[in-house]
Amino acid sequence: MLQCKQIRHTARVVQIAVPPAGGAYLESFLRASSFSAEHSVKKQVNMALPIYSTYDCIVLGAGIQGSFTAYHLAKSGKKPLLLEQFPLPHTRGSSHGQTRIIRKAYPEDFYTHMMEEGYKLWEEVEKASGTKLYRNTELLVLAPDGNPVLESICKNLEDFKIPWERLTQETLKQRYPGFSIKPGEVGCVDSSGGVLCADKALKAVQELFQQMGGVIHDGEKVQSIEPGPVIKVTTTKHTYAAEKLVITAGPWAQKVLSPLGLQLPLKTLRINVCYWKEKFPGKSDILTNAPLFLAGGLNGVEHEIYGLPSQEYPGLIKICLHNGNEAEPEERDDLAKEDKIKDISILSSFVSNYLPDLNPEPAIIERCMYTVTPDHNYILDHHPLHKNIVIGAGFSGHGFKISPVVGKILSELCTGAPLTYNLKPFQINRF
Ligand SMILES: Cc1cc2nc3c(=O)[nH]c(=O)nc-3n(C[C@H](O)[C@H](O)[C@H](O)COP(=O)(O)OP(=O)(O)OC[C@H]3O[C@@H](n4cnc5c(N)ncnc54)[C@H](O)[C@@H]3O)c2cc1C
Ligand SMILES: O=C(O)[C@@H]1CCCCN1
Repeated sequence: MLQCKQIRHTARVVQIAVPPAGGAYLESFLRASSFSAEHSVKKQVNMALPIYSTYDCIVLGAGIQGSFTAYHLAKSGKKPLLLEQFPLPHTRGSSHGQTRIIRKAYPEDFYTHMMEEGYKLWEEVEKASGTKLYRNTELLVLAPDGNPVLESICKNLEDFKIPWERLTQETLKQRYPGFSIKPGEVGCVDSSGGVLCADKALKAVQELFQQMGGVIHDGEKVQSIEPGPVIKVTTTKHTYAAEKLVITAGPWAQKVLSPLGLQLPLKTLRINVCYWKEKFPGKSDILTNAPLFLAGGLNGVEHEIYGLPSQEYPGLIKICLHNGNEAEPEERDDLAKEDKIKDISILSSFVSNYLPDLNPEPAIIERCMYTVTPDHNYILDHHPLHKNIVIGAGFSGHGFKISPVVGKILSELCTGAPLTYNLKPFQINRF
């Protein structure tokens, strides 16, 4: 028979459920927690084992999605526990690095709609943390004239009354002379586009969450989840209990979900993040005039390519393929693995062709992981069998900018609060 005890420790209530048998586990827990009630508790429970610390809700994974979920849960008065397998900060998942694109230019109207609140929430985090996280640079979307994706983006910007501009080939050439635009290629400029300071953002959200009373345990890998009205989560260090669990495990999502009987059509891709240097340093103005851009369907370029103005490495511009080769996160840096998509040579030929003032060999290559769904839309839903488990997954290489809204949605799904958004595009039953 389990007994249930409550010990008041500063402002937090910790519940421990204990079987009558004795053990050393309780003793070390009591020592580590330095409870003032230590002695009497020891006597009452007679050195019992094991102990489950109980939280309102547990969030598994402290990337940007889990961190924003925990932030919104804390804002709504809950006391969540955020669990992370690696010591923070870390570079093994999808949320590390200094920069991410933020934009309202999307071909799907639901993302443009979410970004209206997204910008407000980023501003809220900037103000509360006193950290500048957003740099407004404008975003150039480059495509062949009449490209359906480009046309949907222009329509959304117009419908949502977001200041934007259509650029002809001539205007493009005047405004961005370092960009070798080809005949028939046009552009659209999203005035809201810019760069988010990703690492700083993650740190700021995690700090704000803790200031609101939230708890982060890093360096603790979740090893098993026992579903039920009270979910038991066992990590490499401890066992926790909560009525609700949110799983935001990034590229590890499928590994965490399989033992819970759920197979999702997720692919994990390793992405080469490439930085490019001026061919003759100081001889061109490419470092100052290359825009933040997204390019799709260009002459002889099969893939979408994007670029960010110089920021993290002075003198270097980040230009990457919006695609990569399948790999587990643990084999991300296995250089012996052969790549089917020759991403670096595709990028080299794009750079030679479109940005001739840059050296067509990357100066620095870093790695990051995408977790993609077949339609590239996110998964934001309850577990189909265990309704008190909520899943945020498959952010498909475009989840950072919307993470403040994703966190709000996941926290609404977790607490049962009225939903702010129509979640049909994100439901699991679409697969
Ligand atoms: C190169 C690159 C460029 C990108 N560019 C953009 C961009 O310009 N704009 C944009 O909006 N988005 C962009 N994205 C996408 C965006 O960064 C991701 O969508 C987002 O970071 C996903 O966050 P996440 O929290 O889901 O995943 P992650 O950051 O991977 O977080 C998941 C966390 O769960 C933890 N975890 C997993 N399993 C366990 C376990 N068993 N126990 C405990 N912890 C566990 C992991 O360690 C990890 O910290 C880009 C991504 C990459 C890789
Ligand atoms: O989310 C974004 O805006 C970008 C688009 C290009 C690929 C990387 N992510």
